[in-house]
Amino acid sequence: MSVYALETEALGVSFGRFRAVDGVSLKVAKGELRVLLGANGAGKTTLMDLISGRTRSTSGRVLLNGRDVTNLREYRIARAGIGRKFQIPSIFTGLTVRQNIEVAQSHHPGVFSNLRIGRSAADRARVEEVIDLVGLSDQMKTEAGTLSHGQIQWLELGMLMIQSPDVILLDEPTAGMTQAETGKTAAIINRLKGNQTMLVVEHDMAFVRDIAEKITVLHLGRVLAEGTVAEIESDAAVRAAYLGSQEISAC
Ligand SMILES: Nc1ncnc2c1ncn2[C@@H]1O[C@H](COP(=O)(O)OP(=O)(O)OP(=O)(O)O)[C@@H](O)[C@H]1O
Repeated sequence: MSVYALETEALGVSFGRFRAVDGVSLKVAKGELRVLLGANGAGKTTLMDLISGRTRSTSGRVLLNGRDVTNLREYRIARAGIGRKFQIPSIFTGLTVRQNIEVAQSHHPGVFSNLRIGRSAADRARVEEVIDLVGLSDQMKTEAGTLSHGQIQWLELGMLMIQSPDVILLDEPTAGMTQAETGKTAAIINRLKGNQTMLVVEHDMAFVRDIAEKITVLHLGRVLAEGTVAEIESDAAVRAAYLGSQEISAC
């Protein structure tokens, strides 16, 4: 089996004549947290779309634990083990935090049958473990519709985690969060590091510094640089690409 949870090989897509992602090769090790950085329009979201099957690639391959999942249907890629969290929440507002996690855990179709079926002690323990991981133990019985923006994002992360995906894709996990919520999100991600492979798109450099091990910088659809936070921040090509932008220099 591959030592890499996620690999892209010369992955690309063209929209008409425009090459939004142009031959991107990434190797993300099992348990690694990889941050994707890049200016607006660099191709970060499109790359996530290609990996998760939302957009069909026109060249290259995507490998999950060495298995080719290129251009499978989105639900099949999710089922294979690539979980994605979007910015728009998809929680059940009338259910409690715990019930939301239980619904996500169950493989049985239908919300209400999910709540009625018996759960093993191991399943219940895993629900509590995940709720603890995302920092919502005190809100276990809280109706999800009354949670704050940050808490909703953590609940959604928990709903992904309970399905034990091999790889989690997070698109700007701190968008719209307060500073305190951003700090807590960094703590959650740091707790997952090492056990959970993650690919995270993020603009907030202070947050990136808090969580990043290795960063891949995209520019005009290509990999411009790869390295640690310190390496990336001192990279002349990255600085040149960001010139005039606040993203790296200001943080
Ligand atoms: N379906 C599409 N059709 C045509 N062009 C597209 C399509 N999707 C994305 N693009 C273009 O591809 C380029 C990359 O967009 P993408 O959203 O991936 O960038 P990004 O790095 O995620 O930027 P941001 O940080 O602003 O989200 C942009 O120029 C965008 O307009």
